[in-house]
This record gives sequence, structure tokens and C-alpha cells, in this order.
Amino acid sequence: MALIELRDVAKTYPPRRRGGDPVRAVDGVTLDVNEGEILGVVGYSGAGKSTLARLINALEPVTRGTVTVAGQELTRMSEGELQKVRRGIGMIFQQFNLFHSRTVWGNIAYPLKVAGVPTSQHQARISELLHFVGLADKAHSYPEQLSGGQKQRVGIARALAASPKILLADEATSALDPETTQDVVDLLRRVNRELGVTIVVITHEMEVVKNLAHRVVVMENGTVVESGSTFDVFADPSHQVTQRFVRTVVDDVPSQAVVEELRRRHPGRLVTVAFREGSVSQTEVFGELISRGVGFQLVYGGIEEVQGRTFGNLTIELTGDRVDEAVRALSELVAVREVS
Ligand SMILES: Nc1ncnc2c1ncn2[C@@H]1O[C@H](COP(=O)(O)OP(=O)(O)OP(=O)(O)O)[C@@H](O)[C@H]1O
Repeated sequence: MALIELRDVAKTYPPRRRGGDPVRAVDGVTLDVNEGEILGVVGYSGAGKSTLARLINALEPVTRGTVTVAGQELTRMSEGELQKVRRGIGMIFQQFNLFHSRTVWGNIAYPLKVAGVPTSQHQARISELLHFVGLADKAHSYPEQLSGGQKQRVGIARALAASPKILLADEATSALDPETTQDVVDLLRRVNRELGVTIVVITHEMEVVKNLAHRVVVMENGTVVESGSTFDVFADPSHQVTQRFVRTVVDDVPSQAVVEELRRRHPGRLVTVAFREGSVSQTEVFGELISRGVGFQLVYGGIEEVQGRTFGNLTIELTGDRVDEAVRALSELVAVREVS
């Protein structure tokens, strides 16, 4: 059984205007989050990602369907039981949501108090958390004295204070620069690997998903339009929304404007060849060309690495007498697209 299970979950809000239509923020989502995994939830603004997070951590009731966390179905729980579930789920946010009038120490102590951890145990726990997030020297600083990345580290320490099994990260890196984002991504990976915390990462940043998530779901208009392993989603995005997201970080297929430029400079036959680690190697593909005396030149594309496996699209200009025969042979081995 998955740690989090959503079955046909819907959340509808009342119309924004009198006489308007109800807002279907989440509209029939079924998904599992397995224990120990990092799931990326991707979608444009308004797709329903934050609403989904609020349904998972029981901040709001569903309109339809069921949410089950660690075997317990939320709709069947009393408010007291729901509070316990919420305590087992840490949250971090884009704007960090720290208490500005409290020190770093005070911010991390807060959830310990709420969880009823005796004050005598605070010192050891807070010190352990500060070391884990690399802020041992900032215990007595106030949030305004910290950088964005440091604030998010405090947010992570605070979210982990009561030892949750699940961490929900809602656009947690969206306010950070790329380098700081990578530091926070590295820290979240340690949270997952070293502490065994299951993480749901809600984001529109594909670089974060690529570097962090094991699996991805893509949302549009409250529904899941695509899901799969991070490798498969990046290597072979099928839905148009997914393709647009993936293109923000993987730009290995030439756009129409680039094709026109390539055509001007390369009179030979242009084809795009898709490579996937674990299937046919580049040596085999280029071997087919060489054995037929076909000239080739790489004119566009690149090879990416996701989850330790490589994939990519290479656009090649082919020249020589036996090009047609070579393209037929290549098509037996890999996906080949004509560039026109
Ligand atoms: N409390 C609410 N009352 C009414 N409508 C809401 C409420 N919360 C969200 N919505 C609407 O539900 C839809 C989904 O919103 P949601 O915030 O879940 O999307 P999102 O993918 O997280 O987008 P963003 O990244 O912009 O927050 C939007 O149309 C939003 O206006």
C-alpha cells in the first residue's frame, strides 16, 4: 500500500461571482505516493497543485473521493485525529513563513512545543536539526538577518522538527536564485535519503524536478494529464503541457525557426535521432552510417542525464549516395524523424 493514496479526489470551491460557475480546483485525481520516494507535481499557475497539497495534509476536506495517509482515510477522521496526521506531515513554502519576531532557535522550537515534546529535549533536537541543515552558527539570528537560502534551511529544520514521515514542499525554491536552489535541492535529497522522509515537491521549475524527483505528475485544470518516472517524462513527454515544461530545460529538438536556419546552412538530408540509454548505442547508430559511406555532421541537439541515465535527440545532416538506405536501417534501430 502506498503511503499517500488519492482516489478520484475532487475539490470544488463556490463561484467567485454570484451566478458564476463553481471552481473545480482539483477534478478527479487518482495518484499514489510510495514510501521513501520523491514525487514532483508540476503544473502552471491555477492547475490545482496547492489545493492538492492542502487536501493531502488535511487542511481542507475533499468535495469527492478519498485521501488515505499511512493507511488512514482522512474523511473518516475526527478533528483530533486529523491534527495528528497534520503533525506527521511537514510543510515548506515559497515565502518560508518564519516567525520574524523569533530567532532561528525559537522558530524550530515552536513545532516541538505544539507536538508536546518536553522542553528538556529541545536543546538536543534543535541542535541536531541545525547541524543537519548546516546552520549551527545561526541559532540566535533572526530571520531578517538570513539569506533566502538560509531562511529555507530554517523552514526545512522547522518542518522536520517533529520527525514527520512526509514533507510537502510548495514552490519551496521558487524565490531562490539557481545556485541557492541547487543547495536546497541537495538538502532535500539528504532529507529523503538519510532520514527516509517521503517528499512531495510542488513546483513549476523543471530543473528542480529533474534533479530531485523520482517520479512526476503533471497537472492541468485540476486533473493529472501525465505521470511517470522522471526519466520517462523527460525523455518522452507525451502531453502538450509536459512538452512545454520539459522544453524549458531540455532544448534538444530544433524549433521551426531553428529548422529554417539549419536548412539554409545544411543542404543535405536532416534527421533527428532519439537516443535512450539502455537501448541502441550511438556507436551502433553511427556504425550504420559509416558502413554505407554516408557522410554525417551533428548540427543540433544534446545528451541529457536524468536519474543517472542519459537520453537525447541529435539532429544530423546526412550526405552521400546511400542516404535513403541508411535512414531505413537507422529507423529499424531508433526513432528517426525527418526535419522539414
Ligand atoms: N480557497 C479558494 N477559494 C476559491 N478558489 C480557490 C481557492 N483556492 C484555490 N482556488 C482556485 O482553484 C484553482 C487552483 O488553484 P491552486 O492554487 O491549487 O493552483 P496552483 O496550481 O497551486 O497555482 P499557483 O501556483 O498559482 O498557486 C485556481 O483557479 C484558484 O483560483
